[in-house]
Amino acid sequence: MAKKNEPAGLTLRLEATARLRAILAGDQFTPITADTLADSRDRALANRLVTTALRRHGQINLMIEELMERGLPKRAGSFEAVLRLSLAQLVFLPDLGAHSAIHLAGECVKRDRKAQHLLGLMNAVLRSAQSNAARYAELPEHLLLPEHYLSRWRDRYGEDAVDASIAALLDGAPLDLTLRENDETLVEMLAARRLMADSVRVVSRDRTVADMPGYAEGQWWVQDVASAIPARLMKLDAGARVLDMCAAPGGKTMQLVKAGYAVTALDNDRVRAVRLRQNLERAGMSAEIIEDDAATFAPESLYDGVLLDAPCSATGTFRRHPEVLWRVDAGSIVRRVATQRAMIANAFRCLKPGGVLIYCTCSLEPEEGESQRAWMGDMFGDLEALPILVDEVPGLPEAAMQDGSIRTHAGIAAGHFDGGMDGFFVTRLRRSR
Ligand SMILES: C[S@@+](CC[C@H](N)C(=O)[O-])C[C@H]1O[C@@H](n2cnc3c(N)ncnc32)[C@H](O)[C@@H]1O
Repeated sequence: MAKKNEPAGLTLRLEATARLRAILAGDQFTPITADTLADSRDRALANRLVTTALRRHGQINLMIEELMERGLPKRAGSFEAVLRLSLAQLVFLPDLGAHSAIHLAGECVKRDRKAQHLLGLMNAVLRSAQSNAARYAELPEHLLLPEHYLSRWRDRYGEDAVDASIAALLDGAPLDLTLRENDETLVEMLAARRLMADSVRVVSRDRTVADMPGYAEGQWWVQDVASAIPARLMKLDAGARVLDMCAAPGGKTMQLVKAGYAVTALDNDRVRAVRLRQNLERAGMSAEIIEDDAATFAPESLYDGVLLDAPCSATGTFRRHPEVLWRVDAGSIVRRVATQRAMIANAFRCLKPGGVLIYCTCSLEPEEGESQRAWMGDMFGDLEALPILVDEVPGLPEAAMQDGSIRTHAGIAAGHFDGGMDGFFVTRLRRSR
């Protein structure tokens, strides 16, 4: 609710500012929910502002460079977040009105003790942006991807894939669900259509996820169609013991339980492990949950299968989390690769001879996918490839690679499923002795 005498639209802008500021400081994007902004129209607008600022981050960077010769002021509280939201509105959301962008930016800045001395600067920068808005609206789209991703994705996946990635970034991700049971009536009630196996895509939505039919009863969970591929490839007998090594929030754990395995779900993040437990409870499913480090966990007895959905740069999720594009530097990829290798080595230690390992990452970076597969081949003499067959990923023949792994990216996603899918790498191996 707006406070008395407060300008209309200020509350939602202050919330949007707080959210964007936290993301710029390192938080993951999550939409503003009804707990924060009860009014659904305010909430939709606040989320529209934040997502536009995140998707257009690269173009807004160029505007800031041009408009502020001396760069962004240091230790200036919410100044940068207010500026980015206001530029997003002025240039890319003209239906919301330029006047409100400039006026409410000033009101936000006035309420922040660390930024209020910069009110004049904010006004001047936004007025200048307003007079350049038509030109800024036509800035080249390649600015939407950082230069290093642009060139490496172009080299790796081709020009069409880069174009498709940019389009996917601007469009955002549709809502995909994995069904607990095959229930045609539920699919109709959800206004969803089938994609692959038990993955469906919600075609039109007029309410929040928690208010959709079947959510409270745990009849489905949110999971991108690409993210749902790895767990399906385990293909063990019902009752097999399976370790889900980096399990939270549990999308793949629930798939493994659904497949009839006795599942141990491991994660080292307490808060995320709580979410995993809640998600399992909602679905009426049970698994053993262990909080431990995937690189060192030593089980009492070995597993028939291990699924390792390793922590990664998450660049494959850029449609939902545009911030990942601007966060990962080369150094952090090197660190992640080392962490992933420690986890892979332990995954092999946790497997029985004859056991199956599925390794996957929601990354578009070959260092975290294809190169890790090659490294496994060099490092471990006791593994054999279990190639993923084209039939195991129906409708996605281009995703199947020569070495039996699967690679999805925006380039091949564009022609499928009308709305694309996350970027993923998946490989499957067996411990031979
Ligand atoms: C890509 S997410 C997993 C998503 C999950 N598999 C799903 O489908 O819902 C990676 C997970 O790895 C966990 N993680 C990161 N480092 C870890 C470690 N050293 N040991 C165990 N889990 C770890 C994170 O907490 C995070 O939940």
